[in-house]
Amino acid sequence: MGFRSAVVTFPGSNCDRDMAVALEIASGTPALRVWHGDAELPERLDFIAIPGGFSYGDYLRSGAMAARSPIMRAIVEAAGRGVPVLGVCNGFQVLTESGLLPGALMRNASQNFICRTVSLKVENSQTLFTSQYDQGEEIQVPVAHHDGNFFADTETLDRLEGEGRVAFRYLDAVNGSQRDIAGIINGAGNVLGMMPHPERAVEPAHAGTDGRKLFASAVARLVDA
Ligand SMILES: NC(=O)CC[C@H](N)C(=O)O
Repeated sequence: MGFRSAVVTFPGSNCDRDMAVALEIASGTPALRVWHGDAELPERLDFIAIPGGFSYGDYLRSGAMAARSPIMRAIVEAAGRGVPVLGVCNGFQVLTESGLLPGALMRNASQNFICRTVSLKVENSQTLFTSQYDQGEEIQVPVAHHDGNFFADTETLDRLEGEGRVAFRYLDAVNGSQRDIAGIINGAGNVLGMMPHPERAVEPAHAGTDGRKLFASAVARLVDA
């Protein structure tokens, strides 16, 4: 049967194909493609990916309009049933805007678009998205965003830290994110949002392949289940 994953495309997505390629490399099965206007997801999905890009031109706020598209109703419902959902960059913004993850992604502290490879620390290797990494492992993954500055109130930040929900942290200052948070998971552990792009670090032609283990973790979980 294989690993049934789906990648969503919104008007303005630009990392959807890269995401589909990364999922196929990790699983050996082509990812299904889903359009923002679809009201329903394919059946029996093992994984849903919300890719990066500039959905709806980043108008209003990055991710705000995508969060209200028909497919997001189905994704919120699937997430509630425990289906793993990954949101990268604009996908992370969509996840906070849709309420699946807490906090907000504000304009970078520098006010500039940042496009470079950054060093991350794997803060929690016990999640379904990070199990193939070592705890505390340092990885190199590219970022490309203007709204990556993670904000949440102190109580929320303390809760995220206390519950092991900070999955990745920047090792150097990147965009002004509070506590250098680069990626977080939801309370149930099946939704991950992160600003860096693991799908841009999966092939030798990329700057590195440190993103591979993220997709491999999700696939391994299914095989082990
Ligand atoms: N690469 C991306 O997904 C960019 C996300 C969003 N458009 C931003 O610039 O913050």
